[in-house]
Amino acid sequence: MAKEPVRILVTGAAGQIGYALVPMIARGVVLGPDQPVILHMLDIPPAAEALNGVKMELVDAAFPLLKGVIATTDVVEACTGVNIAIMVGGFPRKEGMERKDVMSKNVSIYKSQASALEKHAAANCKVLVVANPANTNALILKECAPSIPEKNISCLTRLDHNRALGQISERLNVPVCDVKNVIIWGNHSSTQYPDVSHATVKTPSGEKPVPELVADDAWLKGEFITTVQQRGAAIIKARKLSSALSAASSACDHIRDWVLGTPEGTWVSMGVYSDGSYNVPAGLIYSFPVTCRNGEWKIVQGLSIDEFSRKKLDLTAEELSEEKTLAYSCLT
Ligand SMILES: NC(=O)c1ccc[n+]([C@@H]2O[C@H](COP(=O)([O-])OP(=O)(O)OC[C@H]3O[C@@H](n4cnc5c(N)ncnc54)[C@H](O)[C@@H]3O)[C@@H](O)[C@H]2O)c1
Ligand SMILES: O=C(O)C[C@H](O)C(=O)O
Repeated sequence: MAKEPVRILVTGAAGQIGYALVPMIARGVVLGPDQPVILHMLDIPPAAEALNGVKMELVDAAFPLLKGVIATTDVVEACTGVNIAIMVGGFPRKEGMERKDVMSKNVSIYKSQASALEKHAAANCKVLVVANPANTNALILKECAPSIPEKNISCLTRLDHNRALGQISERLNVPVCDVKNVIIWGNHSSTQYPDVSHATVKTPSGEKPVPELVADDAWLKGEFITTVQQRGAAIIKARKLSSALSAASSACDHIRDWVLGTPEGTWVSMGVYSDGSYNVPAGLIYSFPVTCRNGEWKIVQGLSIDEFSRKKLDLTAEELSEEKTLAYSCLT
């Protein structure tokens, strides 16, 4: 029997990540080749015409799995009945703006979208925040939608995770699919800590630790980390636009693994509500290694954290605490 369609909301759908993301969803990249979807696309009135153009293209592409498209500037219509919400829309920093000004704009957007989701989304709707500052936008959404369980709210650090896999794959000249269990700790910002202490590579003689194969501690603790931390800025410098295809693809990976589960023996990085694991302050949206089963994530426990890593985990937590204070000051 054919499956019921799943309703997926993409906010900021007329933007560049939206344009890369919606065809991936419509093609079954997120939920599989037998799962019909209905796309809900939200943007703001100045982008309404462009949004309608995206809808026209979705119709023109005749995706067999796509059972409907709603393109709207009305947040209630956009949120009604959605099972998954991918929040890409937000206010970008403009010339002459202070950090606080950008935060204040995004706090007000995420506050109103949180209440629309709380009132109108399907029960158990899963939310992924992509728009920057992603961790703190997700935290505001959580604060302003108290009836959405915290286990259903996350932010995207899978792009950073995939970037780390890509760097190791290039360095060792191995297929990226043979590298696993890197970790992104903390904020989706340049204080994030890409950690390969527990990462492995599949070799003909079994799985081998990444640090042993790379055999260059200075590179792993230096250039590797800064390359991943600064990759977003490097893409902006090269493209004069921020990452879009890799962000969209990683958002698909995030939702797919969350809903369908992570492979046995593999973890991924997700920004989730901290419960105090690894002595990360509770109450931050912080990126942790997680495994997913039956639609729920669980923080991987018991990994050893050496002194070098401890400092990096704390540094990015401090930045998130400062962002949280700033965001809360905009709320009141
Ligand atoms: N977490 C990550 O890994 C990651 C990676 C790349 C980009 N990003 C962030 O994702 C966001 C989107 O990037 P982009 O390149 O698609 O930007 P973009 O400017 O091309 O698109 C953003 C879209 O959001 C819309 N928008 C603005 N306010 C809105 C609102 N209140 N409701 C709905 N839509 C609204 C805009 O009209 C625009 O169409 C940015 O904040 C960017 O910094 C995050
Ligand atoms: O938009 C940015 O500042 C960069 C983006 O978050 C990215 O990681 O590519």
